[in-house]
Amino acid sequence: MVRIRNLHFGYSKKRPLFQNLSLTLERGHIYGLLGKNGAGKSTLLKNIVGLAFPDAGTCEVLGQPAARRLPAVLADVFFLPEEVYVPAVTAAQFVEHTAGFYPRFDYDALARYLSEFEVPAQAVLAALSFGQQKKFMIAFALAANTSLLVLDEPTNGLDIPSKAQFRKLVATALTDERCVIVSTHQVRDLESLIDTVLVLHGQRIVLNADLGDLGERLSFASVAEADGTALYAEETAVGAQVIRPNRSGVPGRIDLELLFNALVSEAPALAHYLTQTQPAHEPAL
Ligand SMILES: Nc1ncnc2c1ncn2[C@@H]1O[C@H](COP(=O)(O)OP(=O)(O)OP(=O)(O)O)[C@@H](O)[C@H]1O
Repeated sequence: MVRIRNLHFGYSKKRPLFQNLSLTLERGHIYGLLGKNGAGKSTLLKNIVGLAFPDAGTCEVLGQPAARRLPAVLADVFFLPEEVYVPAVTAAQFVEHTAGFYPRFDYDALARYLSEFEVPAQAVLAALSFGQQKKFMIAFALAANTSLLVLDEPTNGLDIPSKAQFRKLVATALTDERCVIVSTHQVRDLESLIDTVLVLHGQRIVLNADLGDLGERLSFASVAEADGTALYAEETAVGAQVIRPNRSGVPGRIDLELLFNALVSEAPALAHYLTQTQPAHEPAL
């Protein structure tokens, strides 16, 4: 679906954002793209949808270079940017003018999503609140039914119930044929939604891992005091949160926030452990 090899990209030559970045994304998965502010999440997504062009290396979507923006590829890719723009037309008019670009657009699904999000279908879009505009565009993006759906910080601007609805709708819209990428710097928003976590840090993807695999390899716990078994520890007011090798044989739940903090602080013990135990398709830490 998405195949990036040795991507180099920078807005200026002096400050490269990506160096030798490689990444493969497949159908049937919901990927969570995590990175600190300014790590380049939006820029990576723009390379994937052909709105930014590699300085070197390749970025292919559906077997074609993304930068060529072939109509057949664009009809099968939907990109929802962080800042949504909606014109001063009603939802029905917007759908009438835009849905035709997406051959598999699902009108019934759109009606269901709008009803779930409680977006008034007759209102002029530009007159809706920012959160309502965002919900309309998320519903439209899901209904477009494209093979690749790229959502940049979709939960920004959503209230707490809407974030839960968002997770439910994305989960129900996933099929074996679709690939969904969701970026965020609010790690908790993606818990119980994504099946694969991507971490962008230091100009490359430092983790591309199935959450189930990670749950088999790592365990997360709150303890009174971290000991030598911890691959990473974070002190709290009442003790410490630790990541340890999972020796129980029972897959545990992943604390995405703690894992993310560990990866971006480049915890050497965790990096070493994951490098030793991770499947061959994942990038080295
Ligand atoms: N059009 C542009 N021209 C020049 N620099 C840019 C442009 N867009 C982004 N940048 C810079 O590239 C870097 C990465 O920006 P990007 O928006 O991709 O990061 P991000 O990980 O999505 O951040 P955030 O979590 O804050 O949204 C930042 O330093 C930003 O200032």
